[in-house]
Amino acid sequence: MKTDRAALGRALIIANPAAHSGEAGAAAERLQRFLDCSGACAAGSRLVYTERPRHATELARASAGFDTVLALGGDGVVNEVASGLMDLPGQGRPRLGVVPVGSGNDYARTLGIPHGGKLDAGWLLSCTPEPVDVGRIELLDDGGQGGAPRYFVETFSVGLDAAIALGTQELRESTPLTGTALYLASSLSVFGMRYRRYPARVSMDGAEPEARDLLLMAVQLGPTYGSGFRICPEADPADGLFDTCYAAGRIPRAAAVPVFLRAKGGHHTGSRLVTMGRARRVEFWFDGDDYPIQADGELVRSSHVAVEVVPGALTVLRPRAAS
Ligand SMILES: Nc1ncnc2c1ncn2[C@@H]1O[C@H](COP(=O)(O)OP(=O)(O)OP(=O)(O)O)[C@@H](O)[C@H]1O
Repeated sequence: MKTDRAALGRALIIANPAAHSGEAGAAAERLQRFLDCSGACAAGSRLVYTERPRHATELARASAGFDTVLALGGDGVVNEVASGLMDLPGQGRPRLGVVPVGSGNDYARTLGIPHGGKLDAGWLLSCTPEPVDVGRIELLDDGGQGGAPRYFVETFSVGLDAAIALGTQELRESTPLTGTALYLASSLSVFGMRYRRYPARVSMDGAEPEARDLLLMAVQLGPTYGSGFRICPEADPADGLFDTCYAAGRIPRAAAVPVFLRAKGGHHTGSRLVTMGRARRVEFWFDGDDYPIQADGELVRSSHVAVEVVPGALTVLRPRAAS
């Protein structure tokens, strides 16, 4: 179904002014002017800025009555907005529109939305609402997890790759790097100084847990993480399944690095060092409670965690050509 020009209805823009090194604030004002001038929102738009981490979740949780919530920023604010929308009843839950002005923009990639750090919202004038799956995160230990993400829309991973994603947060503050360059710089640091294995037990879809000496394991709704690494190139955000990829065992760094680099183009899947899979639920027991774990680029702390697909839980706006 193609939307008409006014089909965003009553729209709430939730913008993270801190995203993309502070450039997202000005982009949000441009977006609102664009929506008002183009008549994309039949019943007008409202712009609110996040004031702190997790604030976007609170704002989205209070968005009942809006037809569309536009998340402007990076994958972090998209995660927070999606989480807030998931707290609303399914009936009448506003649709999610992603306006990428971040560093990684992996969810925009998955949805086929133009991205690259600069605002490009023309696609909102002719977009299609489509149901997509959401990943629910269940923290099964009692570690006081107040601020951890409870949902993800693109990626959940543990091990070296999560250390890389989380390492970008520090590098953003200390360097001008963005996008792929940012993730490669973080990769160099992790492969150079923090190369190690993360012993765990993993159960897929309720099967007997298997001991795995993980280097990394990714559980994906969409194909990419880390600003375009195609870790699960076949992942479809609307098929009701996670795609998974893991590498485990004594793999020398010299063998792991080329495989990791091949993942940029999704060419690692034939390597004997990686195992691809699909599941609706994955449960992890970790040997430590300090493993690097990320959900859409945000830190999760847990030693026992399960992720489960919630099929078709959100309606997202996609550019017409991408669907
Ligand atoms: N007003 C704010 N001030 C500081 N940090 C904020 C604010 N609002 C949100 N945040 C936090 O900023 C972090 C990064 O946000 P976001 O992901 O939107 O941008 P990005 O890091 O530039 O992009 P990407 O995740 O795609 O690399 C998130 O952890 C979010 O909680």
